[in-house]
Amino acid sequence: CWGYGEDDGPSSWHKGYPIAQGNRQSPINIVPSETVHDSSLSPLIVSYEHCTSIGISNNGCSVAVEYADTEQGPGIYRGPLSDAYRLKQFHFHWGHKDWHGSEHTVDGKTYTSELHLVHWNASKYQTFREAVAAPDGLAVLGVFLETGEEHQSLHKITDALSMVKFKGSNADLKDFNPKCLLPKSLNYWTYSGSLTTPPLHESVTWIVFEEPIEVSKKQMEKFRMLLFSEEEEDEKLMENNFRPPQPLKGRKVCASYN
Ligand SMILES: NS(=O)(=O)c1ccc(NC(=O)NCCO)cc1
Ligand SMILES: [Zn+2]
Repeated sequence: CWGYGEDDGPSSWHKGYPIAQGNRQSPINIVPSETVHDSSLSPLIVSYEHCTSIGISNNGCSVAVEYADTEQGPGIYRGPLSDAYRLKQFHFHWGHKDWHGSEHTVDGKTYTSELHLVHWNASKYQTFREAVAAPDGLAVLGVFLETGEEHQSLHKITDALSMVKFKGSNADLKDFNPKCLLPKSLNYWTYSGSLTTPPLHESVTWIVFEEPIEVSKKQMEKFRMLLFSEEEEDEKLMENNFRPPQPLKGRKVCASYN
């Protein structure tokens, strides 16, 4: 199947998923000076109060924290969104070293890692599976991580990583409220894009925050001990699980006011 290696990596995904060469692929390089300041863009509302995190799992391409799918679940609305979107999971992308690892770039700058909070349009669709392929089906919040001070809440995630070292492993992670992983400023860029891994559906309204959060080098090292491989397989370190920026193909990127 697909991966991030020499033979199965992003440059060969188009063979199994022709949409890889589509007109609204993600990630992209964001050029702030070329963004459109859309004054009609209202602040994004993030309401993560009722947060029933179910657990943390290694799905073989990243580490993800899953949320229960309930009516009053955590979600986001307003901003560029016309409907309410419900949080399904969040996961990360990172590199072999601190100088790279993010998927989106800003004026060509790469960050150490990128957190994706994946939401689906529960106002319009019955299930995530239905929404994942619909043009207005998903909304993903992107948060850049850069190395600096230790993040006071990320330890709840990094402390659990040793329990999900292998592909297919999962562990309990109760009541983790991801609001603590958002930057102080909710200034964002937004554009129409896609999943950044196969099946690469063009179903995502991307909302990428300008301000990165700080995590320590030690916290990043814990991500790099995860494995792409299963328990009995040859060990393959989980790192460089990011897709490089894709052609903008005439899309405009809007900037919010906050
Ligand atoms: N990296 S990303 O664009 O945020 C992303 C989010 C969800 C998926 N896929 C997903 O959640 N699939 C679950 C079953 O279809 C793939 C990539
Ligand atoms: Zn992602």
